[in-house]
Amino acid sequence: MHLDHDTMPPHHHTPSAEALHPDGSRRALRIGLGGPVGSGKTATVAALCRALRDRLSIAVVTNDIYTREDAEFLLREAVLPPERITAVETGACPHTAIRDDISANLEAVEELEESLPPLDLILIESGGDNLTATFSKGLVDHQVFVIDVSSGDDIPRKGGPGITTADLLVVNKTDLAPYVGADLATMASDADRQRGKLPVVFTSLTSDDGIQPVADWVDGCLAAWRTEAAV
Ligand SMILES: Nc1nc2c(ncn2[C@@H]2O[C@H](COP(=O)(O)OP(=O)(O)OP(=O)(O)O)[C@@H](O)[C@H]2O)c(=O)[nH]1
Repeated sequence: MHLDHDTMPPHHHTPSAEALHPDGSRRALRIGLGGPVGSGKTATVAALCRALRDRLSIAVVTNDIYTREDAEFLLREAVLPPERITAVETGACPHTAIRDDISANLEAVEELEESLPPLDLILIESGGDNLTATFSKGLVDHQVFVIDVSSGDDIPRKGGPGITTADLLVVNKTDLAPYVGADLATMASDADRQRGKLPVVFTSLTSDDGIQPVADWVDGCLAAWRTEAAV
């Protein structure tokens, strides 16, 4: 797919000089987003790019089973210029490409780092999978797990590695809660019980600033990353 650069909105990338990896290199912070099919991973990536792209240099890697649909959505929505979006086709097992054989994703990340230096942030979106999909620590620095209220308000209670161990749990589509009878307070207390001190945010991406809690969390991760790099 090709989009004419002239039709893209202007993006003012001012990669910050202090965007250093703790080892002193200029590697970007890598954040993985996983979660069940249709929970809102691509919508979260799109909204994050819109919220952060004017002050951070961002690239995205998408993982789809047999298609490039998520990347094509992001291109169509023009959330970033085309050269900042790479699609990996994972074949039948999306979790394998982010957890076990991460070579295709690592290659995509490294190519983006080489062609667009220096990047501040790379978002890696997993293909939709079940509640056990987690990212390899060799691929990402932090992981976000996105679930949504319409899949049942008992999902946090049921747990699974994504729910219990992700660095951030996003409970998306809160606007649908009244229509599907989801009890957000129960979801919040179940999630807290499963996750201890790990953070949980509730989002509705139908509102303009719905992504803010996730954007704030990403900002916090970047600030910590830079502090670590500066030590
Ligand atoms: N009502 C509502 N719809 C949402 C919200 N977030 C996403 N959606 C819709 O939910 C559908 C699925 O969203 P996606 O972002 O494609 O979900 P995904 O997790 O990337 O899906 P896969 O890549 O297929 O696993 C789309 O029609 C979105 O527009 C939300 O906060 N509220």
